[in-house]
Amino acid sequence: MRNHSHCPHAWRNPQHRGRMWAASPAFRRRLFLLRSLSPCAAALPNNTSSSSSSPSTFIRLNAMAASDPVYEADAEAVVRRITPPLDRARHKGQAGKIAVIGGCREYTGAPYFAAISALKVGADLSHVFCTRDAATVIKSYSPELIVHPILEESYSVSDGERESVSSRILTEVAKWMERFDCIVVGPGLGRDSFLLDCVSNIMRHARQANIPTVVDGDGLFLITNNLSLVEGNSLAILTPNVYEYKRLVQKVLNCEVNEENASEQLTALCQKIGGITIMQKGKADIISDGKTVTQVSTFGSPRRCGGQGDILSGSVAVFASWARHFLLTNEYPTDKSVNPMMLGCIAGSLLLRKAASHAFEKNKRSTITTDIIEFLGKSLEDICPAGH
Ligand SMILES: NC(=O)C1=CN([C@@H]2O[C@H](COP(=O)(O)OP(=O)(O)OC[C@H]3O[C@@H](n4cnc5c(N)ncnc54)[C@H](O)[C@@H]3O)[C@@H](O)[C@H]2O)[C@@H](O)CC1
Ligand SMILES: Nc1ncnc2c1ncn2[C@@H]1O[C@H](COP(=O)(O)OP(=O)(O)OP(=O)(O)O)[C@@H](O)[C@H]1O
Ligand SMILES: [Mg+2]
Repeated sequence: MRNHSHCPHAWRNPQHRGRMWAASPAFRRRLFLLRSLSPCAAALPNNTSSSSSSPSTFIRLNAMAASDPVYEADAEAVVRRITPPLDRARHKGQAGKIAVIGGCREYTGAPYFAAISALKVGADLSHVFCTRDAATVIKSYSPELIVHPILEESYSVSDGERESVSSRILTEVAKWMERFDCIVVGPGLGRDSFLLDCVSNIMRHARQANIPTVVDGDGLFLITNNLSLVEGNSLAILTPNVYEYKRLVQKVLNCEVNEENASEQLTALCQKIGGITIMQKGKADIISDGKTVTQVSTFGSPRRCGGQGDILSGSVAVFASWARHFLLTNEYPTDKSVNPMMLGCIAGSLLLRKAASHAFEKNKRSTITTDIIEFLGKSLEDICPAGH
């Protein structure tokens, strides 16, 4: 019998659905969980996964971390499952509308990398909300991005103007907010105190509107000093690098990073903040929502050029919104045990790593972030062909 999991969009194809989804809804949910996230899967015999698309089991124990076991997610299965088909009946916007809040005098690359990656992964529209200084520069990198030059730094606003400027900025972003499927807060945002106050208001607004929010770069600096911005928000994803993670652990857990018990500490961090998903970036990307821990350790590239985290945040934003949509429209509406934010992290991590690997193969030591972005399309195509 043909193995339907090789068909990238089998879950959308009614012909395949009958056979693929022959079991009860409860069983299907469980199978989906086992395949993509749950540690318990390691204990199951291989034939439990009737339509396995990976060579052995979907989840395998990371032998390197046996004292604190972290289970590898079957990230390819997750990507295949949540990526929507390129249906001819769809209209612009249905594959996702993403906004990046970032870009200031110093940094224009980071918001560009995040926003263009969102488009290259498959979102239909990608916006950037940045300072006036950054806007023209970002627009000049690409005509594809919709750039809003609305943020202000302290140097451009007098003390007397602050309140009115702050409320104008919020009104401007709020006009757009409901249209976004996910926002990314932080790439190249800078650390100006007035600007961060305005962005705090934007984050509160996004939360009220139930918009998933990826927090990265200087957004992590902001929330580390103001945890209430994300506390209890199940639609928040934090993507700290090694230094950002260290600051978060020191602030929240009041201790140092413990590499021996990485997954335990990450779980504790998620639980302490409450409700959120964290992807701790590094040699392996470890992902937790305080209930489950998994990792993606597919080898990417030995080059550590700046900007790879920005690609990741833009990609995670797209996959998280696809995962959310997938769960809402495919018989999982009340199943709280599958966390779309975690699925988004798993998929984004794998895709970045695959693209980095292709870029390194081609460019070796000269590999830069732009080279990696060029391989996002091929990397997704290899896992999940677009068809015709
Ligand atoms: N082309 C661009 O415009 C880029 C801009 N970026 C932005 O730059 C801003 C700052 O991000 P960074 O990742 O540089 O963050 P940090 O400003 O925290 O770190 C800067 C660098 O300082 C060093 N460092 C920081 N904390 C340290 C510690 N405790 N011990 C030892 N060394 C430490 C590390 O080398 C680190 O990469 C963010 O907004 C980010 O999005 C980056 O995304 C990279 C690319
Ligand atoms: N030591 C490593 N080995 C393999 N991959 C790594 C390693 N460190 C990071 N990565 C990969 O690079 C991605 C970006 O992580 P990194 O720590 O460089 O983020 P960052 O510092 O926020 O990047 P940026 O420069 O964009 O701000 C991670 O998702 C991970 O997949
Ligand atoms: Mg970063």
